[in-house]
Amino acid sequence: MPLYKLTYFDARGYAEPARILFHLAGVPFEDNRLTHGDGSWEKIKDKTPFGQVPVLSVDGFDIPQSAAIIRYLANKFGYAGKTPEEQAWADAIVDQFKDFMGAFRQLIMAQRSGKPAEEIAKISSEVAIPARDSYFKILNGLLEKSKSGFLVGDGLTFADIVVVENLTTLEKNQFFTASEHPKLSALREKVHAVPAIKTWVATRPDTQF
Ligand SMILES: N[C@@H](CCC(=O)N[C@@H](CS)C(=O)NCC(=O)O)C(=O)O
Repeated sequence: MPLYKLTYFDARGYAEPARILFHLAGVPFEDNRLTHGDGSWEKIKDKTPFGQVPVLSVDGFDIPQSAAIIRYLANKFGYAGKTPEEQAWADAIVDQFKDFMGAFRQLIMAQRSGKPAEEIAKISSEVAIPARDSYFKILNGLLEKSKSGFLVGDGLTFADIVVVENLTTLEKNQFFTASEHPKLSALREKVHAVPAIKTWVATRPDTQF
């Protein structure tokens, strides 16, 4: 079995779906968590392929970009979709998530850079909330049509994992209220009921992001 090392900050963020795929498949990996502000990131940044994390190292071969990492792992472990069409849909949902995060990150960045409260409120109401609402509308539409309760086909794919983990982070930051979104909440319950995921979710570090 290859030696896997996943490097990211001490957060769920862009790395958590990969961690979940490892736990789901029962495949050991090194969960290498960097601490913000202690210089550990600055020391390795220039050695990473694109100057960002997550990076998955497979026997020393580095793979950047979270979507590429999870697609790679999902293909290896059997969670990428059962047909090329299902795989295309799983990719499409992850791409939709990335579009949403592109808009949502404007809010996170405004908060982190200490912008005035009115400016943050404006980005929230004009950018982040509309992006979240149209993203949720798409997800709800897919779940309405789903016979399995999963987003793609009749089984769990990495798209479900990406969506569900992001819900947890949105919830922790007051952007998702489970009782207002029964279909999305049911998806999260379904994914978190998978035994290997349930155990990891119950014991993983409880971070804000
Ligand atoms: N599109 C990238 C985004 C990765 C990203 O934004 N990484 C941030 C942490 S969440 C990072 O490496 N920040 C440190 C830096 O850019 O110096 C992905 O999905 O992997």
